[in-house]
Amino acid sequence: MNDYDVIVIGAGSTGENVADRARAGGLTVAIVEDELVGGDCSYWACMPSKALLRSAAALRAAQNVAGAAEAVTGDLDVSAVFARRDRTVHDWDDRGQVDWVESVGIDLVRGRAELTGVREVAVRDADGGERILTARHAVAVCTGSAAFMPDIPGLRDARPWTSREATSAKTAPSSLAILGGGVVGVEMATAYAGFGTEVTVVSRGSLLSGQEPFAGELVQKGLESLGATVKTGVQALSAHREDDLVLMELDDGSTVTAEEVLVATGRTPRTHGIGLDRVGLTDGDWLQVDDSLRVRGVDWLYGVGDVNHRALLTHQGKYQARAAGDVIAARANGAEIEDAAWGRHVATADHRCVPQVTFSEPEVASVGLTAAAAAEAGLDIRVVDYELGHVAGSSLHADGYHGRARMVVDETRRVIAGMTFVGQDVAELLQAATIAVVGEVPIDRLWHAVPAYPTMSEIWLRLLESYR
Ligand SMILES: Cc1cc2nc3c(=O)[nH]c(=O)nc-3n(C[C@H](O)[C@H](O)[C@H](O)COP(=O)(O)OP(=O)(O)OC[C@H]3O[C@@H](n4cnc5c(N)ncnc54)[C@H](O)[C@@H]3O)c2cc1C
Ligand SMILES: NC(=O)c1ccc[n+]([C@@H]2O[C@H](COP(=O)([O-])OP(=O)(O)OC[C@H]3O[C@@H](n4cnc5c(N)ncnc54)[C@H](O)[C@@H]3O)[C@@H](O)[C@H]2O)c1
Repeated sequence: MNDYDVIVIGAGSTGENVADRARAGGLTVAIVEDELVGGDCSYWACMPSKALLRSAAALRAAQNVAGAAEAVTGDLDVSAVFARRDRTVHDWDDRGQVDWVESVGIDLVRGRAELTGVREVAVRDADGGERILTARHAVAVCTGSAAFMPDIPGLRDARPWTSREATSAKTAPSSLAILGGGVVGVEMATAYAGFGTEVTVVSRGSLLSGQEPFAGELVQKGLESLGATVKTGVQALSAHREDDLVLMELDDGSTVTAEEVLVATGRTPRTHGIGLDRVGLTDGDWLQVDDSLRVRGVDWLYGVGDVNHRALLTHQGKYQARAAGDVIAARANGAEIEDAAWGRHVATADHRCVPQVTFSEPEVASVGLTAAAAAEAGLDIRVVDYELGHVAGSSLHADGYHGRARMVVDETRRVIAGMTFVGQDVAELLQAATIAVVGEVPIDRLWHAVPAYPTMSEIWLRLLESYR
């Protein structure tokens, strides 16, 4: 069969969910994948990176509690961590995800897809065979993003790691230079410093520059406490490999020398050579979409997940995918379209309600707008900060707990516009904040959401008391 209602290009976490929703809406669906079903998140991003981070975080957590600390006196078993990572990614075998695709009645087509015309896709397989697929209703491009490589003289020839090599390495190098102080940079610095690798982070700005400034400051201290060197406000001028070492020359006159260099300087869309130019778009661009994830100017084409550059996160891509799959089915079936803000067919939360956890040392969990972003958006805000370590639950959670929380209140509407927590194990505090931000829960009603004693969630009470 070559004629479907919907063709999904890319079977990452996003593409799988678009296909699932369109299929649940009664449509026939083909999904095309030229690597592993499950995509980056399962095999080269979220899952392996968190597997590399988790064991050392668990060990540090035990070391932070007297009584437990005395019981854990050994070092991290680094080879066991890599083995656990291998199990987490199923040894890069996608059989389980293929089984799921087949079980829900989606046709998997292996090969590289390219748009060849209106609702037409050519798929070339590894043996050079070609198959032409047509879609009656829609094509969804879910091809994700790849590591961006800055144009620094000598860098490419120095055979740098990208996040792929960092998450799939079989052993830890003795030294690692990391270019970029964003999320990938600080997470991989945390992981490899935990393995005993001599880590140097080179960041042209402060760490985690899109977050509240105190997040980057606390993470810098955390990385230094793990033995990493952090250089901020520094640019790389050139790089080259000499024997088994990479040398990176910096604009402060210094040179960083390491066994490997990881380039963690953001992402570029995987849209080269997928035929965008044949449908009136520009090859290699991020896809510009409306809130129903439909590509602007092409009414049968959708761009979902990283490829649309709205929020490069798995959970946000899957959220978009649920809206996109449902709206594709609704449009095909002539059903009512719910595309007003917060309707089921639009990804409204992408704009000002995106949650994210950075699994660094310490963790950073945030949702919504930072104080700076809210002020820039013209909101009348009030900022409330509180030391997380002063909450009874935190002091029990770990000895000497130190962290910080910030609540950004939209004073006009008296709702929370943004929330940031930085500290050990703050990840699970985030969903309550996301509900408050998305639900636009009035501050006065939040007062009645009483956190249990003695949990870290009492940070909510402290922030609200400070606000009052
Ligand atoms: C190191 C790292 C850690 C991360 N950790 C987290 C995290 O903890 N939490 C989080 O929310 N996000 C995390 N992210 C971001 C997350 O990985 C991405 O947002 C997510 O994977 C994007 O999903 P996607 O489906 O849009 O793209 P992808 O997962 O990249 O899927 C795209 C798929 O399309 C396929 N494809 C591409 N072109 C074609 C073609 N022409 N034909 C056929 N198939 C094609 C690819 O092979 C791929 O399988 C991390 C990213 C990195 C780099
Ligand atoms: N836990 C998570 O949720 C998680 C983990 C990893 C990655 N991600 C996602 O993956 C995406 C990619 O992460 P990332 O860290 O690569 O990107 P990023 O945008 O978070 O950080 C990139 C950093 O590189 C710097 N940079 C860019 N060009 C540079 C240059 N020429 N020289 C020096 N520095 C340069 C930027 O200033 C920035 O600090 C992010 O959007 C992130 O949301 C999420």
